[in-house]
Amino acid sequence: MTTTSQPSIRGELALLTVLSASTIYFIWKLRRLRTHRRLSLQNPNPNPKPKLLFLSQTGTSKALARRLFDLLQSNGLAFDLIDAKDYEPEDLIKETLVLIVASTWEGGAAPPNGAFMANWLAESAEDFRVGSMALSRCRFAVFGVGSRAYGRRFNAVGKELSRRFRALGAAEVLSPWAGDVDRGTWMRCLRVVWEGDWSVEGGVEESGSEAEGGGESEEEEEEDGVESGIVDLEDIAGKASSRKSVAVNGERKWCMEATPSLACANKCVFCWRHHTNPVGKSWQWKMDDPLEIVNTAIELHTKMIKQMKGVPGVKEERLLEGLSPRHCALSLVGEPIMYPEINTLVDELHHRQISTFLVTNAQFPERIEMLKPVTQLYVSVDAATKDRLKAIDRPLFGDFWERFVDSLKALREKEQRTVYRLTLVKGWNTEDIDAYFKLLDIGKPDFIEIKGVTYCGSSATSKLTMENVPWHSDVKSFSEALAMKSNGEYEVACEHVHSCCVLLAKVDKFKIDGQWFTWIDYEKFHDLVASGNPFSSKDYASPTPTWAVYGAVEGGFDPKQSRYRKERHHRDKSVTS
Ligand SMILES: Cc1cc2nc3c(=O)[nH]c(=O)nc-3n(C[C@H](O)[C@H](O)[C@H](O)COP(=O)(O)O)c2cc1C
Ligand code: SF4
Repeated sequence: MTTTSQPSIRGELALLTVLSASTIYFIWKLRRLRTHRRLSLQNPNPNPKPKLLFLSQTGTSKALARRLFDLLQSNGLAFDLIDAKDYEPEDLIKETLVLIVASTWEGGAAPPNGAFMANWLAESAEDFRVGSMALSRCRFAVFGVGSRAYGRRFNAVGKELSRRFRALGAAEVLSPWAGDVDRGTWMRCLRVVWEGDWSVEGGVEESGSEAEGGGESEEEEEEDGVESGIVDLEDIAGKASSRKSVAVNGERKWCMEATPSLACANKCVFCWRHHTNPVGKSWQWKMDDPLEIVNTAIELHTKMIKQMKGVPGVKEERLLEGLSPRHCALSLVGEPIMYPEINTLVDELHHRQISTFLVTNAQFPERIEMLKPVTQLYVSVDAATKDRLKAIDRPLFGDFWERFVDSLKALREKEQRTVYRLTLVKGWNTEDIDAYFKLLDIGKPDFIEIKGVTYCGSSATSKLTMENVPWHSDVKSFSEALAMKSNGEYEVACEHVHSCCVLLAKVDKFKIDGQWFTWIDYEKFHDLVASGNPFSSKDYASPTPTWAVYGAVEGGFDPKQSRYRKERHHRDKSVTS
């Protein structure tokens, strides 16, 4: 008896707790509702001063709101410019006019300074007791700031705010504006008419490229004319796009640094993308035009090559080769795949018979999907498990692991050469062979390039020491263990001892009658691209020279080349002191 009655008493207590909690909640809501009603329907003094609110994390929307504020003010329109975190959302009930500039962040969420307001709106709009007339005296417009690269979450917050305001009875005076930081179209063609009231001049749609038909043409805008009292926000656009580069630069350095560096004159397949790379230096442009990127890159590259003339150990014929670069590493800094015109850039390079090696950090699966064939597509696989990836990459996205896995899935669909790029850091990611093997199964890459981390010194952001740098023998042991785990699907194919680097290749594609075909036939690749027909990585594979095959005595060095050793003339300290 006791054993059955005790749980039932506990159950009743639990039920009582739930009931009283919901009763308290209900009463609280009811009071809130009454307050709303009272404020909404009886408040004789609505707030006549328009508000300009910004929801911003890294300052883009804040800067835009500031410019808008200045512009309005210079046209005699006095607004209160307010950070959303300093605004009490319940006061919206009193507002007559509200403009909002809001960015969208991770998972389609509002930036932290606007989270409370966004929640309040969502809760109130969904609470039938608050009523659909709560904001009935409020007119509003929302300007979203986001990036189309986030797919269906593009400007989710701006759209959501607009929906919530409408659900609460506010009148939207302009369609929600979806600005795209990657296109710089921002608030183009937006006009706001002030005649003591708001109305809309011209259609304001989602922004986008003209190719997509977003926005009006400049000529059409001119036709509308700017009458007194009309606030033409178009000139914000120019300032906004330059601001964009600063803001974007500040956080992840996307587009501005999603620019290529032309690889050196040799035909090296791999490209190390850290800042110590002496040859593959990256260049930055304010301009995102792909043609200009290619032209400038070639120009700077050849200039640099010319400066090498006369440097001890640099051969004349290699210099000449370098003057007509044949390979381009789209990597080094930032995330080239995020560059909006990446496909045009790739086309331009291929058109000039320059092959393309693109490295991505596996956070933008949809960008991998839309990418045209490149000569070789790498994804950085910095760790094999969610926890370790978080520790090593310190990703910005909350759903970084899902993005990572989806990127590997997207890679699997690619027909051209695909590579997992593993950088081994002793004590961080050198175990987990099983977990790495699971990842192989997702993306089925053609190759796995395994390399020991290069020590670049310790700093506030990097606590690595020489202890974390694996020896070539460590890289070999790891590679062999991974190949073994794959049960014959992959084998260790090549190594480059000096670079502490080993290559695993897919046996069924690249080992034909016992001979490895891990090299690239570049001419064939360009012919295949030019043909316009589908092709696969096997179609431009070329035989691996014996000296590059795993275990060769040359250790990956071309015996025709000789290493130049710089003579060092150290002064004898005993003489000087
Ligand atoms: C981690 C991260 C997540 C983002 N998520 C989205 C998103 O889901 N949708 C979107 O449209 N833009 C997204 N963006 C782009 C931002 O909205 C964009 O960087 C904007 O300029 C930020 O404006 P703010 O500085 O005013 O906050 C994201 C940016 C980052 C860095
Ligand atoms: S491919 Fe990149 S890292 Fe390799 S040699 Fe050329 S520039 Fe240097």
